[in-house]
Amino acid sequence: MAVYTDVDPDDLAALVARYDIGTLLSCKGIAEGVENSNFLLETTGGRFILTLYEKRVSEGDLPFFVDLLAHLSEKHCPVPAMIRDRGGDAIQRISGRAACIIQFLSGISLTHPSPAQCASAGAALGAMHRAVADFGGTRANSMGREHWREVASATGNLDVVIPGLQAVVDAELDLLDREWPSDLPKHVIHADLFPDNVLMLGDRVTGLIDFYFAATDFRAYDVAVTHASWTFSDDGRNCNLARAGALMRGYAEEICLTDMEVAALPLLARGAALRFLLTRAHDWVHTPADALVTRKDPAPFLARLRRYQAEDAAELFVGI
Ligand SMILES: Nc1ncnc2c1ncn2[C@@H]1O[C@H](COP(=O)(O)OP(=O)(O)OP(=O)(O)O)[C@@H](O)[C@H]1O
Ligand SMILES: N[C@@H](CCO)C(=O)O
Repeated sequence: MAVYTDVDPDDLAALVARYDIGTLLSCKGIAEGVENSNFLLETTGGRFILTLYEKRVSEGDLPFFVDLLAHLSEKHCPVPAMIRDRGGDAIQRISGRAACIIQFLSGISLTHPSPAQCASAGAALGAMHRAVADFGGTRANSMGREHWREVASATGNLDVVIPGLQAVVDAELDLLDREWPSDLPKHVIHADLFPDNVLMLGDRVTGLIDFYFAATDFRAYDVAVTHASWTFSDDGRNCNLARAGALMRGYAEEICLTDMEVAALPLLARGAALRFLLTRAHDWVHTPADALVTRKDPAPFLARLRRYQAEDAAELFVGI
């Protein structure tokens, strides 16, 4: 359960009183997620999400996220609004953390999406990419390739997490330094569009959430992150070609990737697998013992990395 920081009931009631969202009825910690502390608020005005920003979100970036969500909402992407208080402020402080009250969206996050649901997720990602085309904000990718060595070093000896992991990561970091592309189309991307960050009802996407890694980077890297998180078996060993093909087809309904982007997808997916392998390994070692959080297993992302390293990896990105 991702609650790193508790909220005092009186402070919370005072925070809610700044808004036109009714009076507080209840507040419950939310089980999912690993990055931030999230609570479901019920007020006489309805349901809301309260997010307290933790380790990987800097307060200075919050105005960028507020603007990005407002832009995407104007373009009819199904993203939650960060609600403003009566004074017009969306960014607050509580329990020593920056915090926002966010619109609650209906829908369910899937654990085992069908091909049709993968196609919808791919199309929603593509529609989001079209919608950001005229967004003026930029943000350097704090979890982008240039930062993966820091995450690896901050973890300590990776062999403690998985025997033999240090050598695999060192070799992969060297290869990605040499071969990472420099001139693919770039704009603001989500960068973490896992199934738990997409809300769905049936095959319909009702919400894209958790934009706190959104940053300016290759749009094809966003496709690679989404591919890595939507199309594999739980242990990361097998890519489901029906899901993968549907995801790529859904995306292609909105965006036609260039030949250079398509050719780069296996390498970008190696990067995506490494990014989540590293952050999960880091958190495996460094999550505070008293935090109410279920750590995520790094091993399935090592398995994905191995699959993307295979010579036939390009076949995993063919739309059907
Ligand atoms: N706007 C929303 N509407 C409905 N539910 C939401 C909303 N925002 C968050 N949630 C719920 O809270 C959970 C955790 O939110 P979120 O994914 O933002 O947390 P996180 O700690 O940043 O997670 P992650 O580990 O994916 O980075 C989601 O899986 C979802 O169940
Ligand atoms: N979506 C990520 C957490 C955000 O870094 C994961 O599942 O590892």
